[in-house]
Amino acid sequence: MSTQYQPGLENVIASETTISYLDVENEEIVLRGYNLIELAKQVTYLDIVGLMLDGTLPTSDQRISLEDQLKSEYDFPQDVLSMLKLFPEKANLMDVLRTGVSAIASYDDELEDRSREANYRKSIRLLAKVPQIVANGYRAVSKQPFVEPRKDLSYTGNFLYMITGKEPMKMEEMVFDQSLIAYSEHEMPNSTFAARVIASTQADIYGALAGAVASLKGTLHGGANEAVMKMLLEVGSEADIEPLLMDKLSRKERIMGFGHRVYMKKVDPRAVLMKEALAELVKEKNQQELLRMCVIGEEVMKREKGLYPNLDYYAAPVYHLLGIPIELFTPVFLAARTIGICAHVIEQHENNRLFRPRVLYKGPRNLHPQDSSYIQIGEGELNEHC
Ligand SMILES: CC(=O)SCCNC(=O)CCNC(=O)[C@H](O)C(C)(C)COP(=O)(O)OP(=O)(O)OC[C@H]1O[C@@H](n2cnc3c(N)ncnc32)[C@H](O)[C@@H]1OP(=O)(O)O
Ligand SMILES: O=C([O-])CC(=O)C(=O)O
Repeated sequence: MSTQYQPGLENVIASETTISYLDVENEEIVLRGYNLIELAKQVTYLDIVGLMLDGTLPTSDQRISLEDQLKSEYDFPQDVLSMLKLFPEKANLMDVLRTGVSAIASYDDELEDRSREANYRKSIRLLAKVPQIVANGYRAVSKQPFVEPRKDLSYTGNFLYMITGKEPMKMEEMVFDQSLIAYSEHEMPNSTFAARVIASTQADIYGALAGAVASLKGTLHGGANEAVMKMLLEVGSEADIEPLLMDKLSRKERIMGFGHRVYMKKVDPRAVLMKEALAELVKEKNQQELLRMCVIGEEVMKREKGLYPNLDYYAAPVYHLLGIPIELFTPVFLAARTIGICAHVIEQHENNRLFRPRVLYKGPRNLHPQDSSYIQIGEGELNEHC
């Protein structure tokens, strides 16, 4: 048995995969052989769904058929919608989403079928329903009326419409679509690893996704995009970002939206993509100061820490300008990542070996209850053993 221990499993190979790979040296995110950034500039999120599920980019007929399949699964269990209304107003929307994903599992007749074909169909159902949990979960918690999905809009257009309640402009839809591609898949982040670990027990795809939602909520992962926007709003103006960052750094605070386990001190190519999208959006919305503020922040972090922005840093202001409420930024990330996670669960089920690592034990040995006159039942709390 190897006793080599890597804290945080840094650089440990956890799986073989044909789905994606971060080629940091060449600054490329490889998605089934394609460059993710090139894809984001040339195809749509639906094409990525096809690519992830089938291994090849869909033809235009296949894309139409995929969109039809997705729309035919828009029906949503009314009881689950009613259940979403039970959450208090202060509920975190990632908790609502996690519960919604678990709840819809029971309505899937193929829940316990682990075949590739059934997993494919369940992935389509999840892709059809997760955006609805995101949008209507928000509406339930903020006591607004539910909104029905619209089949006359594109998959992406409908998702944005269900969030904002307004039919998006073409350019807004395109930017949102690009952001969904940027978030769609990223090799083996914590959430995908969590999903694969869960799937490796032969647990179902809904359970694996629910586990990924729980993982993604954390601010060291998906939750960073919400934290970034709160920081940018706290700053308010261009002149104030440098003092705020310097103050946070002097207090050894982590700055959300910077740094990355794999890219480390290199640029996240998706951040560059979203920075370009932000540049388009600020022109359209006459909000140029927001971009200037972000650029100053980027320069300060490079100068002070040698750190580069990750995707969340530029996706956050993009979502803000698209009219998405901050508390939905991480749920939207998860909705976009659903396809990546489904592809990983399918791959895990098809070629499975149970994840079961070992530990490097650092605790005591050879203790015996009879040698001690006390049993510790909680921190700082001792009870006489009689
Ligand atoms: C889409 C995504 O999920 S991308 C990730 C989103 N998360 C964030 O943006 C949160 C902010 N970033 C971070 O906390 C980190 O960069 C992580 C968690 C993403 C990666 O962290 P790790 O690979 O574990 O690196 P680790 O935490 O060991 O940091 C290494 C060093 O860089 C520093 N560092 C890393 N990120 C930051 C940051 N954002 N702000 C300030 N310092 C940072 C650490 O303090 C540490 O410094 P030290 O060696 O002097 O103590
Ligand atoms: O890869 C990671 O660790 C986190 C990340 O950027 C993502 O999930 O998109």
